[in-house]
Amino acid sequence: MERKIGLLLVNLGTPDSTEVRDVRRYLREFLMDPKVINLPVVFRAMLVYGIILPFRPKKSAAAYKEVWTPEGSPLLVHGQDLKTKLIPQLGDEICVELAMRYGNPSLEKGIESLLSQGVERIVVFPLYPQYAAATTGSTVEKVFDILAKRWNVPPVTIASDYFDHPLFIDAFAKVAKPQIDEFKPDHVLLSYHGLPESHVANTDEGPCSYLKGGNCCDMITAKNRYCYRAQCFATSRALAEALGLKADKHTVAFQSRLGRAEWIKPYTADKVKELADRGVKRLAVMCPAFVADCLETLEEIGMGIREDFKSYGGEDLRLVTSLNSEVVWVQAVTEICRGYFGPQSSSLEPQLSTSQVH
Ligand SMILES: C=CC1=C(C)c2cc3[nH]c(cc4nc(cc5[nH]c(cc1n2)c(C)c5CCC(=O)O)C(CCC(=O)O)=C4C)c(C)c3C=C
Ligand SMILES: [Fe+2]
Ligand SMILES: [Fe+2]
Repeated sequence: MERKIGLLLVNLGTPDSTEVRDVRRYLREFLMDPKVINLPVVFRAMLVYGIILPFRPKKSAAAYKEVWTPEGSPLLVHGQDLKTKLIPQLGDEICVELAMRYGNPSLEKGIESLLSQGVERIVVFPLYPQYAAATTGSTVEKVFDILAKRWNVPPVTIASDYFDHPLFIDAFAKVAKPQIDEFKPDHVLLSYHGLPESHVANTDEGPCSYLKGGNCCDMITAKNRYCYRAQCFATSRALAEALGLKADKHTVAFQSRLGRAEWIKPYTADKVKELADRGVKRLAVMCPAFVADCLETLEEIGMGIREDFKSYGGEDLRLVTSLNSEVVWVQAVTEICRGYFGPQSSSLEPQLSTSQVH
């Protein structure tokens, strides 16, 4: 009997088009998730429906138009390319699907497609290297919700947070190095998607001590296992080592703030100004929370922050493009996932007698 495993690649999601109504629908689903805006439902609804949705979709739709490709949203296109390139690498026994936590292609369809191909278990590969409740946590919750409703619930494995996995670090460094060498920056900024401080205050293990001036995020321990900020610093240390970036030649910061609440610091916008004021003329920006270029890298950093840096006296800012569907990343995903597949049919078959196979 052929024993197939399903590999489900999951990214955050993106609108179906740059039409304001499609952007609104996407933002509504995304921002009404209690793992994204962690307020009681009434307050969340007041914030989302009363303050964000009347204005944000128009602004975001204009930003999406700046980066949209003839094939669609960059986040989706890179995900589809990654899936296409993984299929021959993984072979016939692994069925691969791409799904989005919010919007399309939906998680429901991705899971349905894998099960209809006869997979006996599913490995979920979240396309977010660092753990956050708003990303990996929410994805896992939704996958379990969908599967739990079925009569036959297949085994599921989560290939969770690979923030310091040597294959992820090596792939990012290999993609970034030629771009950095060519640009010859004075300084490299590692800019991660931000998170409201309330999220790092809210982990089961207790609040991140950085909020009270502590050193939680300086190393990974059992106690801060799920601290997103600590994982971002760990990724940065590993990348700095792999790229040979000296301590005074790189900086870590957090971008993509939304609303008036405090988000984890330092903020990318502040650091870019500080670096320009310090005399940095050529700034390379890597975004290692994103394995695919998207609105937040191409528009926010490559356009908005680039213009800001120049207006502060900087000469040029280069967005270091992400892993997308680069060969080294396809190989890294293949190898990381193989660790979760376990023995496959070829090695399992001989252990089963005919009567056991049904
Ligand atoms: C409270 C709001 C948000 C939290 C928390 C948040 C966490 C978070 N997001 C990503 C990755 C991506 N976010 C993207 C877009 C995006 N993010 C937010 C808000 C929060 N994100 C919004 C409102 C948007 C939409 C665009 C906009 O209006 O600014 C994307 C890009 C999607 C695309 O289509 O290109 C990604 C990817 C991470 C990793 C993260 C937590 C660590
Ligand atoms: Fe986001
Ligand atoms: Fe922390």
